[in-house]
Amino acid sequence: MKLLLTNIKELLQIREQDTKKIAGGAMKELPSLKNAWLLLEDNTIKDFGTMDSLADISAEKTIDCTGKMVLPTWCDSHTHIVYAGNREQEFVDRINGLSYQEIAEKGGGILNSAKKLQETHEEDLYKQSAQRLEQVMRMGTGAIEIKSGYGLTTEAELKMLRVAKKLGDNFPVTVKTTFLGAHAVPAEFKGDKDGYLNHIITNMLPKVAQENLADYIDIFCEKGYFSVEDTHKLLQAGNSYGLMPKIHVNQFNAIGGVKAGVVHDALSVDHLEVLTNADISVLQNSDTMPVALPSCSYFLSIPYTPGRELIDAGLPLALATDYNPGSTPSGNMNFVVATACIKMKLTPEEAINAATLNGAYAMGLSDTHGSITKGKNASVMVTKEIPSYAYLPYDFGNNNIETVIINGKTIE
Ligand SMILES: N=CN[C@@H](CCC(=O)O)C(=O)O
Ligand SMILES: [Zn+2]
Repeated sequence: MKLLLTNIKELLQIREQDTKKIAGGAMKELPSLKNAWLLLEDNTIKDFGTMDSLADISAEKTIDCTGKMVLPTWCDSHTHIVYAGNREQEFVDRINGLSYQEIAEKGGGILNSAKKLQETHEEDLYKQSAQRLEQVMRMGTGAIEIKSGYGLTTEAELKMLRVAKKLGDNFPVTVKTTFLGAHAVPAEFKGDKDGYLNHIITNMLPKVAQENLADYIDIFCEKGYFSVEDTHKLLQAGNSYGLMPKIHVNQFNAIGGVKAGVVHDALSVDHLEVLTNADISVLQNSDTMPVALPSCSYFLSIPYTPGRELIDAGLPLALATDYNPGSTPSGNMNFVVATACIKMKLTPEEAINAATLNGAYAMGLSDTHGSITKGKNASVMVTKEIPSYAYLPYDFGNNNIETVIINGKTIE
């Protein structure tokens, strides 16, 4: 099936196939074509050009994009969208003065979600998670990473990963899965973190690998959760199963997680709200993508990742939602892009690069996603009539995405 988009006011993020990520000063550029056309054939970007070069193409469907922009769908490289129930009571507790850490210390937080998830049947978990996936697809997310980490028992971790895989099988969106058994120490192992880590390595990890349920491995490297030493141990074990790391580091404290990730060739290091100069130097000598999660900073009122500093240091940056019930109950990449501009001082070009091609890189998808490139997946979105692409982050909180096409399928 051929789908032709014509009279596109501006076709954004046009890249060559060999551009896998964008760093430093190059992030200020967003290559585009004005007054353009784009041809999608089945689930592939077939061709594009300016309207004066449009030959006679017979397409089954044509969309007139007069006044509208077209860009690749968002690549959300960090989410926890498979979860059960919600945690709005903790939200109220925080308004009333408790901190995120205090809530966790009282057995709330991740353990609260783990209890709910363990008690939820797989089909119900699938249904709750599918609703969230449909919601983010409508807002323009065409590729997404989904973590486990609210199971914390072998059975419940496998259940989460099976649900995440099934979402990828049943929806047009491309899904990558990450095993995050080391998200918190469960109640059954209270006071025995080492015992739990060993349990992850000897019991959970082999099963996750055997059932081929995960693409990546993750750990929450943070004071009160898992140490740098734990991180080395787990990532080494993950490596023996071929699982590349994508890890939670520097959310509240800089304890050396960035270096641990880089040493193990992490694909990405995520959060980075608290960052040292040493962390920046380590990243400068690596292929690891730093990932910022501004909606988490917004929701928890914690510092924003110093994205401006990272880019000015010549580094790449990706943006993701962190969609989860505790720290970020939102999967809206449009809000992420706007918040990165407003609070982290990224330019619209930088934010769009970070939320598309660099996001694709941060989940191993830059060969197929994140840019308008012949041969890549037909995952693009059409905006409403807007004056310029800077209007997208400027008009924050409003939906300017009119049509979303994921893998060649229009999302209703
Ligand atoms: N910080 C660790 N994990 C999640 C939040 C977990 C939760 O509060 O449920 C995050 O990335 O923010
Ligand atoms: Zn997270």
